[in-house]
Amino acid sequence: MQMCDIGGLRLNYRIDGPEDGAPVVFANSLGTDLRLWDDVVARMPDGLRMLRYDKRGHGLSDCPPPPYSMGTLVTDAEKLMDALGFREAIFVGLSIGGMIAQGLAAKRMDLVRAMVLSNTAAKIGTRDMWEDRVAQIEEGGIAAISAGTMERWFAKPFYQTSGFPAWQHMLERTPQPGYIGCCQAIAGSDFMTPTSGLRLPVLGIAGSEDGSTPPDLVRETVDLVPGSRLEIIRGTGHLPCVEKPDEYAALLTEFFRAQGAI
Ligand SMILES: O=C(O)CC1=CCC(=O)O1
Repeated sequence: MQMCDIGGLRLNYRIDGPEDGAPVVFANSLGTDLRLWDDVVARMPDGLRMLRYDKRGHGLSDCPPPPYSMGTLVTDAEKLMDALGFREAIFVGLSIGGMIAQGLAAKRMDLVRAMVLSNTAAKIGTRDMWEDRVAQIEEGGIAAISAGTMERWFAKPFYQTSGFPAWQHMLERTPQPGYIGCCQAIAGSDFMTPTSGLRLPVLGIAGSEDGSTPPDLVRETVDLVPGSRLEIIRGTGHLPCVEKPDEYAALLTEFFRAQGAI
């Protein structure tokens, strides 16, 4: 783990792989930290320089008071990549991380040469839905949304695994201001128009049982970019990189190979 000061805000990040490896960036979802990618990074082939980070208000990164805007989250990723010398990367974004990917690709084509849009969409939920979620948290803390979130994150069989409690704990220990700030950023975001204008290789990944961004929603966004492709990982929810890391890493590896990154 290392900290990068991007101008008054410290972001926690980690880089795996050789300095001369092909650059890859992973951006995780609401209520998770960079450990979301542990099992996938461990399965990726040699020759990749893989950066992952905790977005503001999450993990070990600083947690300024909310609200946050999506533009700010995109700028954080941009500043981090500039500071660490990541250019022309393949950007893998899951959920809100996939929204950051879309915003960054539209803003800085020099930073993003291909994208994996995993369990995400140009627009996730409605403003009312996010306002309701924030109100629930303000009243009862993140614990108040924990059970419902687990139902969206995971397919039923995962509940029986020894790994399950740690993921629920990761959600519940997310700083409340950071979680709320990111809800507000998602509530105000719609990438339909900017994403339709993107021309770069895109792989979409969806989970068949995803209760937050079901496959048809992911498909609608992925289809905005000509030549893109969607893969559905059966028997997984919103976090297929956790539930089926072998399948997830195999999809990334195949896509990275097609881009000449490995
Ligand atoms: O909590 C959820 O519903 C899942 C989710 C939506 C956006 C995100 O990043 O995670």
